[in-house]
Amino acid sequence: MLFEFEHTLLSNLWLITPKPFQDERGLFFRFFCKKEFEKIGFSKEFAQLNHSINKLKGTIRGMHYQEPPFAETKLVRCIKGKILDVVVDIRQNSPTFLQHYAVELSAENKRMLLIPEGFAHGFQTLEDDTEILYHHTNFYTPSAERGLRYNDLMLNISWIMLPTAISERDANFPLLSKDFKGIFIEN
Ligand SMILES: Cc1cn([C@H]2C[C@H](O)[C@@H](COP(=O)(O)OP(=O)(O)O[C@H]3O[C@@H](C)C(=O)[C@@H](O)[C@H]3O)O2)c(=O)[nH]c1=O
Repeated sequence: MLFEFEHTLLSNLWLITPKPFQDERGLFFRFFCKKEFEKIGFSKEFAQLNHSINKLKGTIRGMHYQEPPFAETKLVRCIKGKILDVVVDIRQNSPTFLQHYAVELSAENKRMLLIPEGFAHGFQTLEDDTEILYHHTNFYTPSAERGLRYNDLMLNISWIMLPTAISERDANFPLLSKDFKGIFIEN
């Protein structure tokens, strides 16, 4: 096995650790492999690969998602520094609706999160100069972009520290209302 696939408590959310090959030059490992990922039922194509650079420890970005038909799966990996990566299940009728999952991803532990459609995603950097790569299965579509407030009490996310940097938009996403039903994702 070139990857270790761990299914989390939220359905279709996978924590993935590549198995590195090591020699005197250093390491080699795969970020993605279509054949290997098909073993866990992932067979979509990626449409975009994005790179995020964050100067300050404590930076928060999130919690973002795109509405159908632009919902997307994301494969997230930290390539420099360390983050607390957080996702919230907003799939309509999901048994784990509004539950979240948080995990430390770092350049050192090489872990990745495969986040299915129907999740909001965000992270907090735990070191200065932290960089993240994302694969996305859909194109960035600003008209379909939505967000949850990172500190919404209904989400109850334990961030490591108060944000040291956050965008105006992320700090002001509306709080969830009681009749938020999530988004409908076809299986
Ligand atoms: C996400 C994105 C942004 N942009 C532009 C829009 C804007 O001018 C600038 C910065 O965008 P944002 O402020 O949305 O960047 P950012 O807050 O880093 O957005 C990212 O946050 C994390 C948590 C995610 O999960 C990602 O999918 C993405 O939503 O880059 C693109 O051109 N393509 C893209 O795919």
